[in-house]
Amino acid sequence: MIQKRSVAIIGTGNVGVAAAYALFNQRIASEIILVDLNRERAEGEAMDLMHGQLLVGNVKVRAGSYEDLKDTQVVVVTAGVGQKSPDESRLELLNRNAAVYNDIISKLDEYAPNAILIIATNPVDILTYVSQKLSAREPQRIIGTGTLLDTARFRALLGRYYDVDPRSVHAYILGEHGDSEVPIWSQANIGGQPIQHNTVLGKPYNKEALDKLFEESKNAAYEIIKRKGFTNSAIGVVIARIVEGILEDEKSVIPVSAYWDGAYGINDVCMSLQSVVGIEGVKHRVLPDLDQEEIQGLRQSAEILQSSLKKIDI
Ligand SMILES: NC(=O)C1=CN([C@@H]2O[C@H](COP(=O)(O)OP(=O)(O)OC[C@H]3O[C@@H](n4cnc5c(N)ncnc54)[C@H](O)[C@@H]3O)[C@@H](O)[C@H]2O)C=CC1
Ligand SMILES: CC(=O)C(=O)O
Repeated sequence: MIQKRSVAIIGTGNVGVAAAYALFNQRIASEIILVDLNRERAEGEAMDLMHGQLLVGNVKVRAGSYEDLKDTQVVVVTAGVGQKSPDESRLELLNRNAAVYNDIISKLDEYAPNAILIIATNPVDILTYVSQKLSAREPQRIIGTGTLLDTARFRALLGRYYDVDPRSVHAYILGEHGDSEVPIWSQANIGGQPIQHNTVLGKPYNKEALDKLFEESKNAAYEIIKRKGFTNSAIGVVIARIVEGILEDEKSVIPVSAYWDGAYGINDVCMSLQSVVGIEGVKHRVLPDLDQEEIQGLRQSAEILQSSLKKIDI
């Protein structure tokens, strides 16, 4: 018998719905349960998606409550507030969203104790850490979406610059999903050819142009929020990709936020590093030879996140 692939989404606002749509459209889940404080909204979104079933296939979407989550393998948490303007940073959302998480994580421990949690609410690294502290499940089973979104933006821009498929660009952004994130230039390559100090696909190395691309990807959320008020489409596919890696037990290497236990001398924080993602969550992390500036950047990300963490009671 084919096993049911059940995914729940807590918070069916802009991000939750984009994630549901990506999961539905790509048929990554066979059942999607939408949970929101605003039950009517969750019901409306479920109805709307179900009307696409004829064209997508047999994926069941329904509104539900925590009591419905006992067979759910993955729970995605997108509940909480987002940045209301380009002047607000992700870290400024912390107090409001930490309070929301207190309630949600205890309910998930009660009703879905075996599910893997994917945290997307901002500030995502801090809420991943908070969730790991609040929950009884093993920390490796609580994963933040982290810098997969930033990495996707970075590769899209690099792909456009070099006029090559972004999937052939191998470049990561690590550390905080936020203003201190770190581009890993020392490892960045296209089809195996390092970007740093090389002419690649006819383009000579141009540090200034590449630094600008990184700044553009780092500031992408602010630019999108300035125009449409929120971001949701790309994070929707990012969430679907992580869910797929888990449900298929792919063991794909994905930059997600997970617990740091000594890598590059960094301890007791959650932020992104290339991680092996499968049915047990994040079991292993990859530790490439980074240069000193990159390691310093990661340490700075960790300090920023840790000092924000000190401001809340968990
Ligand atoms: N990790 C990432 O890369 C990204 C994260 N985000 C973050 O995702 C979060 C959600 O953003 P949006 O969807 O735009 O916000 P939204 O305001 O559209 O939706 C939030 C939803 O959460 C629900 N909610 C609030 N408290 C709840 C609770 N206790 N239980 C169940 N549902 C609850 C609300 O009713 C609402 O429907 C924000 O923190 C935003 O910053 C947004 C984009 C990318
Ligand atoms: C809002 C957010 O975190 C992003 O789009 O990167």
